[in-house]
Amino acid sequence: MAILIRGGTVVNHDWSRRADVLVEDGVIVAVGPDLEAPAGAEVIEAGGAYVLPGGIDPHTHLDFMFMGTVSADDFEWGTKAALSGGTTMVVDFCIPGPGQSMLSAYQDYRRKAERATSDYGFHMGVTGWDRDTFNDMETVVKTYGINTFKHFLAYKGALMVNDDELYHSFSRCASLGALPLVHAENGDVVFRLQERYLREGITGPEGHAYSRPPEVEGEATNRAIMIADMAGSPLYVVHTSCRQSHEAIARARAAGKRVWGEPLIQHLVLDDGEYQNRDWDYAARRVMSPPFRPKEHQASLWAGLQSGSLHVVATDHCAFTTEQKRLGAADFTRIPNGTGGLEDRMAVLWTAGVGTGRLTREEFVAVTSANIARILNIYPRKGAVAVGSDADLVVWDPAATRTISAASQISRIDYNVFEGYEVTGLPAVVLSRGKVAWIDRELRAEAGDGQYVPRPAFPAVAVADAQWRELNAPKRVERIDVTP
Ligand SMILES: NC(=O)NCCC(=O)O
Ligand SMILES: [Zn+2]
Repeated sequence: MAILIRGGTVVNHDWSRRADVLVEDGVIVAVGPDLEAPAGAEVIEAGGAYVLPGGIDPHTHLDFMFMGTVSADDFEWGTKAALSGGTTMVVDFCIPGPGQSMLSAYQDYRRKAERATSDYGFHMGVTGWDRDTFNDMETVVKTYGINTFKHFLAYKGALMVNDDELYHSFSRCASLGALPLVHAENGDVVFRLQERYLREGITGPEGHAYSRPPEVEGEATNRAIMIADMAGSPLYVVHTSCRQSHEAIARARAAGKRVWGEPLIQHLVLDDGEYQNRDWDYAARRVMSPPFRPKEHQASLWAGLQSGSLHVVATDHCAFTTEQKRLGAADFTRIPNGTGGLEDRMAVLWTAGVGTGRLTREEFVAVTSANIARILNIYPRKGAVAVGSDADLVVWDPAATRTISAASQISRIDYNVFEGYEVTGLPAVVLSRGKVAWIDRELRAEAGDGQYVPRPAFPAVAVADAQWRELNAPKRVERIDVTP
């Protein structure tokens, strides 16, 4: 089946120009001016709109068992929501349950994802350290095609790992050519602050923000960066939400360390005033970790995206219904952590980024697809409008408008944290591996259309580790013998 997208302006992270795009069998076969439509091809008139690589959201939690419940968007509805907003691939977190091996967790997640409508991949969670974990990591990389491992420095007593476990796992990642990811919040300090605010009678959602100040994130980000450096490993910091964390990343990069930072669309446009809302449900629906920050942190995150010290805009889509949020009605530490954003990420970022002049169109492509495709080692199969790339394409209408509302969303939850936000710039047509998934505000994607995307490892960085050891090797000091 061939599709010709005619009369658009192709925008990649590194170039833009007027060009048609011809797709055959799910792959881009030509990009250029005045392309001929082969016999029988479907022609999509772009009408001067932009033609972008499909978005990649590298941070979702679909069908995730967490804090005593399961996130409401499963792989079918989460990826439908994604496609309707121009995101054609998600990378979800395969988190082993208590006592479960990575290998068994992987099988579970492949089953859960069978009804995905868009392409998908996984990061593997490291929730402890032992010989089996060490061995299984190799299978995860070499057999399952997962080149990223996620570590939580938060969620004490559940997913949290300590520095010893972190160092072991980062070292193992380095030797396997995998990239460690870190959720950087100091879980020990968060736990103590939670106790303190509960003792003081603060039980509502505002206590969530009070107990997770930017300092817990800044400290943990800096610690993870230093441990990664000592283990000879690069590092990707998920949901960088504040100036302290961004500065730690920028400092590390200025010192030559390979560290990447991922702000979320929520942190770029929403602030901690949301937790002061008198309506408990309203505030609880916005409980996520890290929490929304005071407004001044947003300027730092935008500056990071503009200057290149932050690299990817994700959502951490982990959607819980209001009823699920009420599990924490008497105690904010029991409110399931997570919000939605998958279907709105691209439009909100375009509006708040390109629409305000903060980002160029090319930078928009960089932070929504190309950068993460390179970080995850799937570029240019994903993240590019180029011959040979998967035909994950978005015809982006920069003039289309919509007011975001839960009433018209695809996500299964009953609210939207961007409710009332007016966006300018929306996907008119979305192709997922050459199939029309979204057109005329109608979803065509079907359960099972999505494919698993394995990702090859990078060359192992054990050499860098060895160099580090050599540079920092303790030197023996010859001393005069003063023993009597
Ligand atoms: N972010 C969040 O609040 N929930 C999902 C789990 C995580 O990423 O921390
Ligand atoms: Zn997450």
